[in-house]
Amino acid sequence: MRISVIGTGYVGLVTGVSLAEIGHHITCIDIDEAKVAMMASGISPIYEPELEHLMEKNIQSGHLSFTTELHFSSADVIYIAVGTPQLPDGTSDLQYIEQASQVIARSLTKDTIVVTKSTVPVGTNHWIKTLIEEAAPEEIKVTIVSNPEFLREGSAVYDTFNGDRIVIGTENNQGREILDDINASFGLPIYHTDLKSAEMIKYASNAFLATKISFINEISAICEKVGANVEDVALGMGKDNRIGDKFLNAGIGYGGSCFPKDTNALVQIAGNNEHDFKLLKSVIEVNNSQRMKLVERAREAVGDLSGKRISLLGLSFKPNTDDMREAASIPIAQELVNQGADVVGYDPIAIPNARSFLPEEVQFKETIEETLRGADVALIITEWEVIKSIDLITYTTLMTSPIVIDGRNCYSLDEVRRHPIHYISIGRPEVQNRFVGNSLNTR
Ligand SMILES: NC(=O)C1=CN([C@@H]2O[C@H](COP(=O)(O)OP(=O)(O)OC[C@H]3O[C@@H](n4cnc5c(N)ncnc54)[C@H](O)[C@@H]3O)[C@@H](O)[C@H]2O)C=CC1
Ligand SMILES: O=C(O)[C@H]1O[C@H](OP(=O)(O)OP(=O)(O)OC[C@H]2O[C@@H](n3ccc(=O)[nH]c3=O)[C@H](O)[C@@H]2O)[C@H](O)[C@@H](O)[C@@H]1O
Repeated sequence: MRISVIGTGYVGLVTGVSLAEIGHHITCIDIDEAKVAMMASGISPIYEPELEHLMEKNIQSGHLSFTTELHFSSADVIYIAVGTPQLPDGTSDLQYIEQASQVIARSLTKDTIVVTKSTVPVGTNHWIKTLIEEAAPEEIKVTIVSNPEFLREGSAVYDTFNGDRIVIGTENNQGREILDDINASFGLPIYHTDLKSAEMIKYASNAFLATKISFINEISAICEKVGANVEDVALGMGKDNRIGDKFLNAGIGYGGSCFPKDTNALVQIAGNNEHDFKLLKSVIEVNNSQRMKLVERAREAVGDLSGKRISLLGLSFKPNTDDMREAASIPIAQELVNQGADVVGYDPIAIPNARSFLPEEVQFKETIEETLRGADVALIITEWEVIKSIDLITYTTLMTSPIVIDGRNCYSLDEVRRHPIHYISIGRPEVQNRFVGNSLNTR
């Protein structure tokens, strides 16, 4: 099938490349000329495992091309994958959706299927259809399909080929049959529903996952007070199939381009429909305060942070991505700078993006060793494999005082107890070891 994909961010590019890989002919369209030129030469503008390899392969086989030209006359199906960022009041900014709908309308020459991949408030697909049909030539009919995306950054290609379900919300059988055909080669379970339910499934799924994270973070706070270990608690809870063991990692809260934005949007959607979504408001509130925990712990450990050298290990909102949107490192670095600390940041991939997100006072280092040398406190922000595998001896040899505050519970407490280190993690007992004579003294 000939498919055009409008918007080549994390979702549009991965969708385009994956659809090309299963045999469709894909034209990816973006208004960002520099990005399009880069992609046309086989270079991915985002860091995403497997993506560049599949891009090159499908460009060479003639299944994948990139353009800034907003013409769709040869497309059987058009996917919309533009951004829907949040406005200051928490609602979704639909200006890119509106622009994409207008350009589609202007260039349609035949009946077409328009598929919305972007996350959009309930009712938006009906609005898109109306926008296009009102501006397109009168005889042209548009079939609209809601096909929300569930991929995770950092494993986007894997998720596309191994997802738990594909959700297809339609208004008629034609849309349903064509989308079934397009997706058949993925071999994944397909769940059919109506347009509004599909839109709601996306928000409800992200809100539920965010709720799991804030729930376990609340449990972790109680564990710290009563002396329990949140990891053991999560494992024990997860043994119950009704609860499941996924998304129960306590830490510094959720970040990224979607959970914060989509939880806020769902609170707004509920409010617009006279429903006060109290539970989700609390989930958001818990998450906002969770991010500051590492700074509070650093203050408790060393007192005034002014003039203290603090290392940030990991800057992206999660491992295996260079995405800095809503990363916990941003408010943490800002607060540390406000308190007068010297902040040094390291990330294996995200430093180029981090430069425009973090305060200008932050210094960036290319290696873990340079980041830790002379530091008073190290904060583990992102659990990159290269950070999880730092030998604990490295902290004790390079830092002025080996105080490690681990926002991602990267180390086992048994291992930590074997080193002269002050180790503070989330929802687990603190370990404060030091050498007395030749033996290790644990508190
Ligand atoms: N990032 C993620 O992991 C996921 C995102 N989503 C949703 O997918 C949508 C897209 O998200 P991302 O890919 O992260 O966005 P993004 O911000 O990375 O990319 C959006 C792209 O659309 C382009 N664009 C904007 N207006 C355009 C227009 N009129 N014509 C052509 N191109 C245009 C921009 O230049 C940009 O390249 C959002 O609604 C998001 O909530 C859903 C699931 C996962
Ligand atoms: O709508 C979206 O954009 C996407 O949002 C999330 O994907 P993503 O944001 O890429 O990453 P996740 O792996 O879900 O992590 C989100 C945040 O939650 C945090 N997290 C995750 C899991 C956990 O147990 N604890 C926890 O703190 C991560 O560190 C990260 O900051 C969802 O997992 C995807 O299904 C969805 O498509």
